[in-house]
Amino acid sequence: MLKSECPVDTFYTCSCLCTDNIFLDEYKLHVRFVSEEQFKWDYQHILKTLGCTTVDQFDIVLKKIHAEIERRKSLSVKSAERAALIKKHYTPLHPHVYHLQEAYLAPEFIHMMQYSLTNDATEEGLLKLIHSDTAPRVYRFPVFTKDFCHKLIEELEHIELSDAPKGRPNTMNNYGILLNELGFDEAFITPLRELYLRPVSSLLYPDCGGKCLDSHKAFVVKYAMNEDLDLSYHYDNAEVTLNVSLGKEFTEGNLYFGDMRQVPLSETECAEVEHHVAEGLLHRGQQMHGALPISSGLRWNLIIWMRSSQERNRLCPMCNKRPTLVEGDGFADGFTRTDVPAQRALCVMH
Ligand SMILES: O=C(O)CCC(=O)C(=O)O
Ligand SMILES: [Fe+2]
Repeated sequence: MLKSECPVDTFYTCSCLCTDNIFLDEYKLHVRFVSEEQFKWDYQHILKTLGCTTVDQFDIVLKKIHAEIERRKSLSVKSAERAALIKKHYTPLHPHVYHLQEAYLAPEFIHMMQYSLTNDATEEGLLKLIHSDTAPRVYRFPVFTKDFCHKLIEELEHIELSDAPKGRPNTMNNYGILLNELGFDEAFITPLRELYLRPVSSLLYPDCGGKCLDSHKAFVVKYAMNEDLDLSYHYDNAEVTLNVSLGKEFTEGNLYFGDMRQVPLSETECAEVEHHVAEGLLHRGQQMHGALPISSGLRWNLIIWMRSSQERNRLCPMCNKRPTLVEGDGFADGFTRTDVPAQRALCVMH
């Protein structure tokens, strides 16, 4: 039996959720919207250079932004409604995939975790167990067994075909599904983060909150020929991200990584990184990255955005300011109040 301490804090979002990082898909541009006046001043010119040249096109952009802001304002209410409907009406195909067991994990990954928990563990020692010939500080290693990935995809396809409502993870991805609403958090993602990913991240990313990853947002993304093919260049609302390729069969669709978000694009060199089924790529959330288009098949990935409240309470990565806290549900966006001490509870895995 494995045990670990997990805080049972109340988590918050930052008020910038309703103003910042609004993605305009047609122009592949993230924008900030406070008022129409500010928006015109800040973006009219750049939008023109990207092909938004007529008044009608600009009005369409404004309508989309208003719709996105409304969607964000109602996120937590809608999410709770979906979770309640799923609980009531959805019957899982493989109920066991909702409960993490060590048998689902690749032996190499278990070994990495065990090593990381030893008293004399070092980053160099851990790196001997990992592929690091990828991009700077991007690490690749087996996470699950192939059999588990297969079962998880069967479950995801069963969900897709069912009339269960599906919460989409973000505006960049039209076919992803939020996993907390499906009931994956408590017995799967939280113990995976607490018991396996945190010890490893502590050694690899102590400078980016890796030692105190206390919440997450987990979802799956899906790419298919007549659906989303790729994912634009972006950074995650996370300190450390795990991205596991679940399958099925696909060609191309590699990831590419640039520099940290603060480095200008003109000074960035991107590196393409291969991704194999059942393997994970672990990276700093704020290292810029994207996914190249698949050229055939179907690609499902599990994405875990891990957050460190200690880190983000100082600076919200989405607006680059000290966060203004707004109440949210569950892990919200991983911010906590710094004026109240964290509660601690015991996470147990059998
Ligand atoms: O499709 C992928 O593998 C990348 C997904 C990703 O970067 C994200 O959802 O944040
Ligand atoms: Fe990402």
